[in-house]
Amino acid sequence: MLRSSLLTLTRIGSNRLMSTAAKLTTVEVNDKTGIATLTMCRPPVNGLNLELLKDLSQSIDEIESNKSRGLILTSSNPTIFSAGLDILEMYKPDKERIRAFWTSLQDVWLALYGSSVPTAAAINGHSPAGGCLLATSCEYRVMLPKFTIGLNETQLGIVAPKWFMSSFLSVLPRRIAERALNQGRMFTTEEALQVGLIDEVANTKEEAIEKCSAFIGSFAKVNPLARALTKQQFRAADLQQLENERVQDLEKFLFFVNQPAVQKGLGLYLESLKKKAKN
Ligand SMILES: CCCC/C=C\CC(=O)SCCNC(=O)CCNC(=O)[C@H](O)C(C)(C)COP(=O)(O)OP(=O)(O)OC[C@H]1O[C@@H](n2cnc3c(N)ncnc32)[C@H](O)[C@@H]1OP(=O)(O)O
Repeated sequence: MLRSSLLTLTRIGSNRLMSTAAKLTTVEVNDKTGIATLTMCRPPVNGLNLELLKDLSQSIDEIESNKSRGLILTSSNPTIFSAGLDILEMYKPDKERIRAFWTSLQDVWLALYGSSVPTAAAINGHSPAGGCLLATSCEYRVMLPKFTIGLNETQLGIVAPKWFMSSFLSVLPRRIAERALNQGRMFTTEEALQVGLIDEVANTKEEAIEKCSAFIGSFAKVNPLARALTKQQFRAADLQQLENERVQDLEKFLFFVNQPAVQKGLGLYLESLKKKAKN
């Protein structure tokens, strides 16, 4: 079953065709395994903007309520899993939109990290910052060779919030997580495997999805309710912390991102990305 509408064309009146809001995610459920593959498809780099975050939230809710056996998160881009938060949402932001943007990011994290179904990420491309947040919110990660993953926030002059750290810490030993975050370190696939940031390497996206399916399949004989409650107990403190501090977290983000020095840094970073893209 494929629920996808990258571009829906609607006929209005007799002959006028208009494109309606495009969906930036697809959900495909494998009829044999019952596992849902959630694919991010926002060109050029799956930058997490408000619309992609809303679609991700909706898709995760859909997968939860359709009683899928598991969720595999991946990307339609052959070289980028997600470039992280869309910096354009944070640079010279619109007052109302940036609130909705950060609130949606919180929603996605709470839904994915707290999901009752088994989750895995097929990381078929680069996965910096917010991309790494999504991947580390899942229970298992399979990555393709020659890409990079990590929380590089300090390299941009910004600070990853506590809940980004919770996801990272649920995967990495504290000492490695702390050093990597302070350095804003991006790990190659091989390095990520060595420190345990990813669980396996696959040579193709198909193979990555198969490995993710095998991980999810490993719970076939485990009572699903017992499994879900056990996972949620492990993650409850992290989830509750953000639930309790959602408003303060939003205000802190807004205060920080609006600092002139942070705006200047984001502007310079965007410029450097654009320069690199031209060369
Ligand atoms: C208090 C705040 C807490 C915030 C917490 C989290 C922060 C984040 O998630 S910030 C985002 C951090 N992300 C990055 O640092 C990644 C930046 N991008 C890259 O390194 C590369 O683009 C990437 C390796 C992902 C892909 O490389 P290429 O395939 O070579 O693509 P290009 O670099 O040519 O990029 C194409 C196009 O996309 C624009 N771009 C890339 N990343 C972003 C982004 N995160 N936000 C907005 N726009 C992005 C890039 O500028 C190019 O644009 P054009 O020049 O207009 O084509």
